[in-house]
Amino acid sequence: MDIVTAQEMYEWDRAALDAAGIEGKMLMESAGRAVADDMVRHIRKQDKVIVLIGSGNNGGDGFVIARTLLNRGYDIEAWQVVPDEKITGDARVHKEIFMASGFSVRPYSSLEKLMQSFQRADIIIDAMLGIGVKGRLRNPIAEIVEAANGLSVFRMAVDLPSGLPADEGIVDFDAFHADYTTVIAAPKMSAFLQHTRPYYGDYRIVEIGLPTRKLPPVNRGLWRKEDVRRTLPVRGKNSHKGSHGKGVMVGGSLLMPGSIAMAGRAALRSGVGLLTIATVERAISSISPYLQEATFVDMEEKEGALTGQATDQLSGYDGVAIGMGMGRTRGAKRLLEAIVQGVDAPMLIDADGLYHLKEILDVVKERQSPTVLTPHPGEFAHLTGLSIRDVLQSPFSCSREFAAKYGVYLVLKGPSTIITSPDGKQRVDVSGNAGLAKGGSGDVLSGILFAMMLQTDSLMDALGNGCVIHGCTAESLTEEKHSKTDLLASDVIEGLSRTFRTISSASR
Ligand SMILES: NC(=O)C1=CN([C@@H]2O[C@H](COP(=O)(O)OP(=O)(O)OC[C@H]3O[C@@H](n4cnc5c(N)ncnc54)[C@H](O)[C@@H]3O)[C@@H](O)[C@H]2O)[C@@H](O)CC1
Ligand SMILES: [K+]
Repeated sequence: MDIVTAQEMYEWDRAALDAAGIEGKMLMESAGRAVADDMVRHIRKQDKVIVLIGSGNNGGDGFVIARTLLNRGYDIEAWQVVPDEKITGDARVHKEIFMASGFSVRPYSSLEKLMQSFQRADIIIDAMLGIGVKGRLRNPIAEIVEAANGLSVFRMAVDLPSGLPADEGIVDFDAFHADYTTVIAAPKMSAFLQHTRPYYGDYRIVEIGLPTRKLPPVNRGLWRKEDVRRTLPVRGKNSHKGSHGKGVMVGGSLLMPGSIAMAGRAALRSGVGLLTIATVERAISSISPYLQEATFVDMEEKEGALTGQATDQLSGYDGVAIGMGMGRTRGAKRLLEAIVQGVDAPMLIDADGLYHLKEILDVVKERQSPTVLTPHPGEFAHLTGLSIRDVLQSPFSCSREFAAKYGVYLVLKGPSTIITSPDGKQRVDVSGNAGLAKGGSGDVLSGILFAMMLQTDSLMDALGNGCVIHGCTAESLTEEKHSKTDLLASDVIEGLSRTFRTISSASR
């Protein structure tokens, strides 16, 4: 499922006409009907529904929606919130069809008049502005939105809430606060940003008849459970432990043995063939009871933390994961640099590894094997020198720029996790819930991602799958036996069994 910017959506619109001859008014009819079909799931026959109609094509959709619902006997009041001369093009065609069908529209004259209708309404449908919004809302839409947001009605938006930008990077806006949005054709970027996501409420995407084979490709898409089912490698009958990757994890310290233990256990539960933990000797006895299936390499230490530059013990592996619990000492940084430079294998770098990485990004750039970085926004801000605010406002472009500059795969974690390849492809995972907002979750995710990396040739599939498996496990645990409050990262590790069982049984 592609995720689009406003411009990409307009390009699709154009392709529908140019490549397939689908005229705008046809597309509007099918969009409006698809939205109405979706919205009726929330509307009862006795509900009083107000449809607010604006000047552009979003308003045009509004005429189709209002007509469709009126034809089906729903109690609909259509309000046109802009002067008649502003209704042009395809929207004008649909206004005429609406009127010729025997329905009438109320012209907006003052907020007081509209408020009288609002007071009696159960549901407000916002078809005032869509992806064509520019700048802050102007009156009368600004005052209508403000009034509607203050009512205790059910608010539904067509395509996206009026006033909300479709793209990233815009923070200066007011917008309709929807409880539910029916998104047309493809989710817009703003459905995945921290500052704009809440305005959508729940949302669903409806298909409107765009010619999918003729649309210009978009390099950005949602990665969901069905994608995992499609791409998760099947364990062959004749496979042996070597077929599933031989990985080494470097990290842990005397006082921080937990993170690498959790990452290691998550990797084992995610099917890695052979796992070695490279850590300080004195931490091994506390980690090993938790990881009976792993082997251990004791590394040079200084005051309980990893140090040195030895990389010879780390050769011969199919992949390296580094950083979990390794600490922020100078010795750890030296070791990281030596490994990043000297070990030629796919590498995942997380946690303290990311902290140290800032000063050696040029070394990362020179690596021949793929490098995967898994920062949360704070770590990413540290790595890039941007503010967390900038990262959150424009995560898609910040990620893309960074991944291209340093030739890395980037997993920018959050409620919407954005995975970016060095060549700019992006996948978004929205699985998971607030139960994961705890220490240890990142370690578990790293372990899963590492195991996935070792079991497929497609790194983007591996990273998408790892994120979705992690998030879906948390979701099913909080549906069944945990709350978001008590869920621990270690519960997620044990919950992986069920996720793998259900995902693989559904794929056969
Ligand atoms: N494939 C597509 O692109 C399709 C688009 N459709 C609909 O068309 C919408 C896009 O249509 P448009 O490009 O006409 O754009 P909009 O319908 O979003 O609105 C453009 C209008 O809003 C006014 N406006 C812009 N910024 C404003 C502000 N800050 N305050 C007040 N008024 C403002 C402009 O004067 C213009 O008349 C989509 O969101 C969707 O609902 C559908 O009809 C079907 C297919
Ligand atoms: K809208």
